Amino acid sequence: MVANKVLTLVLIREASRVLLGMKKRGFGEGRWNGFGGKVEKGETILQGAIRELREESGLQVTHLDEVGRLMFEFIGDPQLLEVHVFTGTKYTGVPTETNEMRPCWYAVDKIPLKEMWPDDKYWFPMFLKGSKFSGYFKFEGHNKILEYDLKEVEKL
Ligand SMILES: CNc1cc(N2CCOCC2)nc(N)n1
Repeated sequence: MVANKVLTLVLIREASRVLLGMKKRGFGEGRWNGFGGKVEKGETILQGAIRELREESGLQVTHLDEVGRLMFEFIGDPQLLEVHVFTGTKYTGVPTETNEMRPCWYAVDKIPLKEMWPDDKYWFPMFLKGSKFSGYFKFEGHNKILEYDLKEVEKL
């Protein structure tokens, strides 16, 4: 039995725009996404989220709210991804390109869903509404969703 791989995803939001980053290499390369990645030994998931945001965007936050939990299965890979989605509105610093990510603000009505992971088009509207959500997506490769379930929840 392979343990889940715990990952974070941070979406910084201002009134009518969301900060996304173009992933320049590695998993999800060529897609816009929030900032995040692995949780290291000895840090909480929240601490990992804050760290990855700083490393990948240059932004510092003191507080994030967990708004979603997404599980991903990839056919042929026994390791499930367990992604904890966070949002924050108060930050310091200026979005800065790093070797991982090229940041860009997107108006909430112009989110580049076609250039994002295919699951985003299902849960991003829930995120924008301020709902909490919990979902499971079964992928074949990185582009095809074989099945999914997704629901808004009162509590994560
Ligand atoms: C498989 N679909 C995914 C995966 C994902 N991430 C996995 C790597 O860590 C950051 C978040 N993020 C989104 N929007 N969709």
